[in-house]
Amino acid sequence: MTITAEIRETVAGLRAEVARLHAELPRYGLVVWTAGNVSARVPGRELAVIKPSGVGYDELDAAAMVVVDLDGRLVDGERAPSSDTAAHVHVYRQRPDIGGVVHTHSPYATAWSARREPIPCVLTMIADEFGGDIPVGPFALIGDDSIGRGIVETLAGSRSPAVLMAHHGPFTVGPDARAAVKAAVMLEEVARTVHLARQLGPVDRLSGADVDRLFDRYQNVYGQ
Ligand SMILES: O=C(CO)[C@@H](O)[C@@H](O)COP(=O)(O)O
Repeated sequence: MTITAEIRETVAGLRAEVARLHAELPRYGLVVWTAGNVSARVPGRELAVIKPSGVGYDELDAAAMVVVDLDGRLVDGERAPSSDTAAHVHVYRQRPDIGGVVHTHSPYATAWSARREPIPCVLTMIADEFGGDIPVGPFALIGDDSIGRGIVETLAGSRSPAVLMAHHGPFTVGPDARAAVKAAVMLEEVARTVHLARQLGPVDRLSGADVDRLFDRYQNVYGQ
């Protein structure tokens, strides 16, 4: 598969958007060094735009982004794609509704991942963005689609756009890459706040009915 003239403009726009979104990860303290990655599905195509592996964030401009097919093969670009490409493209193959995937090692969410404990839905912000507890996915080694399978299987039973992959860190998804980055930012915020709350004492979950009402409002009414 190649980048035809018909989609070259679309791909160029996604390269710029994915590059811009990568800058949000260090800006919000979600990654250090070269950790983390963002990808975007190319709408209507079996393609995705993702960061090159192991490249510093100060080098991640639009031209640095690479294009892969949904088997993870490099289609366009100069460097090897992210080492998490297999996970990203597995999600895209299995979930046509998902247009963006993000992986970070944000400290508080990753600490919950190390403990293999779901983040309980004890805050309205968790109900708003995640629709309930933020789930934990299985431990899976990088290198094949096992991380991707863990993400898809764990999210199948949840409204959450985030999954805490055990002993690894968070992956977030969304209808586009910007939504997935937002989920990663909100995840780290609530992971930290619930950790702080638990230092003060026990925390109680919101009722299911309240979570449903909050989630519906935020997803369908909030904002412009
Ligand atoms: O967590 C992992 C692999 O799962 C890190 O290596 C990852 O955050 C960054 O890898 P890439 O630079 O995207 O290849």
